[in-house]
Amino acid sequence: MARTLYDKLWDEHVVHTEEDGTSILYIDRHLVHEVTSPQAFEGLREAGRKLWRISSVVATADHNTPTTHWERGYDGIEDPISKEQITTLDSNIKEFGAAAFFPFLSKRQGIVHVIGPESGATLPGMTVVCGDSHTSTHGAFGALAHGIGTSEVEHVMATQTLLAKKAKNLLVMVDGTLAPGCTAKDIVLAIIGRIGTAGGTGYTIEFAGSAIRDLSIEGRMTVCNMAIEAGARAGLVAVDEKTIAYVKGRPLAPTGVEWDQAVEYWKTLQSDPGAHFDTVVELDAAQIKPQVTWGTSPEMVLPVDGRVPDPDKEKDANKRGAIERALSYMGLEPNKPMNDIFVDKVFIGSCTNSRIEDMREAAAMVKKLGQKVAKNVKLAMVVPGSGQVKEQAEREGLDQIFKAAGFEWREPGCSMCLAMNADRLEPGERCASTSNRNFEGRQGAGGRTHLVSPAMAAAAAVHGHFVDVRQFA
Ligand SMILES: CC(C)[C@H](C(=O)O)[C@@H](O)C(=O)O
Ligand code: SF4
Repeated sequence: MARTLYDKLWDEHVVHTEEDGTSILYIDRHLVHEVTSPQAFEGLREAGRKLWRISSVVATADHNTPTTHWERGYDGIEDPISKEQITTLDSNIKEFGAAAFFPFLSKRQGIVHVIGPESGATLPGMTVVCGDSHTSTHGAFGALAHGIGTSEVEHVMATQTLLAKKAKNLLVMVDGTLAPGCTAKDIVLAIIGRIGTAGGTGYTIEFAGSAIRDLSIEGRMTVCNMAIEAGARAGLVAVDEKTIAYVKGRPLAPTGVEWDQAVEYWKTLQSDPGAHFDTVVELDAAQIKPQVTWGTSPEMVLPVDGRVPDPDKEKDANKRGAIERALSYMGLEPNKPMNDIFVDKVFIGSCTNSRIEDMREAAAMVKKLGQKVAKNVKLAMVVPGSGQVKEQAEREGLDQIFKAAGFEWREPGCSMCLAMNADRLEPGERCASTSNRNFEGRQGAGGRTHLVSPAMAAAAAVHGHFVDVRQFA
């Protein structure tokens, strides 16, 4: 029978299925960060257990790490809770072990979803879990990647398995060619704008079509990263030559005969022709414009040439109420052109958009505009996703472009994606952000987040307000 990519990955890893569909899935890769692992390690310790398979664990500290003053070492972590989470991870890994650990201050530290693929810890065909919702990112490699909760983290540590029920198959087909200036971020925001934040609930989404195939692996990661914001627990892209080329030579990737065998298998990781999808959604890439969110959910998104919605034009009372609440929180007037929204801060980073291509995209825009950060922008910061990305960007001189224009060039980490470290918005501040969530308070209590692509964020920094980057492409 013809199977989808998801069906294949599921079948390959399912160990046992109960009558009600509850299944036990074998887990190949367990990515660990400091926020969701302390209680899990504690649970193991209390039960006198070890890690079932140490070689499956790859760990890093990212959410709580500061992005300035690394020369001060651990003393530079001002918040005591952040410091404790980071040092607890250090001691847990020392006690329990790991295949690889990239601790705070190490050259290869970074956001878990950046360092996984970068180190070759994420490989096609794997089941990948992490106590983090954006684990869906790794589906870009044709891997079945789920975000899990802390109790599940402990379960995986102790048994190398996860209890799960099979989801339905959703195919999101994006065909056609993107307009110059439009990117993977615009694709995924447009998808969420179309299907909503619950559109993928109960599904695993496979992203396919010529526009997805045309994306780089990094772009595919950006798309899969936000599958969770569309309600799906996992997003997938089929394996192709680009996937295999990306993985080749990475530190944890197989070599020699094992490499050849792996590639043989990876080449089978596509949906079969005629495989059944429960739902299919189609988008024309040529119609996608640069996207900007205006509200407090990623589905509250519009093209940059649009206007802020007018609740009076909404007939559905629930939707009208949601628009009114969002506009009041966001401090926006109905019908205001998106282009006229001025920002106080700009954040280029996060596991959605902090890889080398994102850095290049933002730097290219800054260079093209040839001006400094606008006066009304109090802070424009660029936060590479990992130490490796930072080094590479510096080798290419991207940091110089940013600094010369007045951007701050920071150390890697989650940074202002969420207010768990020193980087945050003050109440009422408005931010153009390349991250993935714009919920109330996400970047700091009272902060107002507009999600955009790296090019759009860079252009907003220079102009002081949103501008349509297609005019500069
Ligand atoms: C802290 C962590 C558990 C959380 C997640 O699960 O995604 C964070 O990474 C986020 O983006 O909100
Ligand atoms: S960068 Fe943001 S979305 Fe990604 S793992 Fe960190 S906090 Fe979560």
